[in-house]
Amino acid sequence: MATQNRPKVYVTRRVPEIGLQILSPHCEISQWQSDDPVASTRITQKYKIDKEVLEQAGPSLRVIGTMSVGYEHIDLEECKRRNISVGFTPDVLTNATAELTVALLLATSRRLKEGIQAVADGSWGTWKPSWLCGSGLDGSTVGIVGLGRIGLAVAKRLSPFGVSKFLYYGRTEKETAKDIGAEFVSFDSLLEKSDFVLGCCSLTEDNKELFNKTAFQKMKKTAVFINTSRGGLVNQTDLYTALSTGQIAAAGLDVTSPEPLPTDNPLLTLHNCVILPHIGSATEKARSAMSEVTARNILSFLKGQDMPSKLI
Ligand SMILES: O=C(O)[C@H](O)CO
Repeated sequence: MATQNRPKVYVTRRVPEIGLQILSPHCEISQWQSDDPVASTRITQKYKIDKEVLEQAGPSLRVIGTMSVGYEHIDLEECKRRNISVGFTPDVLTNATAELTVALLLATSRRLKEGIQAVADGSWGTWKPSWLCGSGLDGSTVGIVGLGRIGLAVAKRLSPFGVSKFLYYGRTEKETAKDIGAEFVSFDSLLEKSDFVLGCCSLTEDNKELFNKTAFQKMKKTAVFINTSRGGLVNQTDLYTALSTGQIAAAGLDVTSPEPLPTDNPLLTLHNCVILPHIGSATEKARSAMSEVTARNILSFLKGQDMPSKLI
């Protein structure tokens, strides 16, 4: 295709090379050469594709490919209104995110943060029978809020640890729950019965701060809460109270609100709260696959074909 007729693709970050290799024979690519979002002088400083950004992009913008499974940063209604298609990257990050969820659960329940700290600060003394005892998964009940792709992948990974029961809650019962023998229960019942409560659902208008004071009060005092979905699911002030007053035993978060979490956030002072910087999908394999799917979404659209993973 002659250079002047080639569609223009603007890549808003540095991304794994594969995506660029797929697009470059067909498109004219320009790229923001940074790992950080595009600066305000160009398109936007916010990690958001909202009305203002779409307005600045103008009517020639036909397709957006987000290199993520989450899409709360995109104003889909505004995209629909402007007849802009949007592709995303489900599936390819499921395994990586499930793995990180398991890592966070083990780190939290087996009190690794305190253990690492004790080794570093010299408070590791003689062997003590009750020191740093956590709760293991063997014989436990695991409650999953949102048994979608990631929730199911987490359960499959946890099963060999000897979990005795999986409970789940969500909008609908899932056929796939049979794969892990999971029982569909009410939210309250899940909170009351689970030793581990995992937030694996996507964030919607209806489930904002679902994990709040009322929810934490219903959990067991020994419960461990994990969230690898979105920070907006949790009322962090209530979580701080629950963790600091012994309402629940521990929490592990890969997502917070806001992100990055300010370094003076009280949650960071707690020994029983492990916080990671939203690295659920951060494996080389997952990020390359996400780059590839994003490029294939865009290219398929440009060729008039169905996108492999289309949102709208
Ligand atoms: O939505 C996603 O893809 C992950 O949470 C990374 O942002």
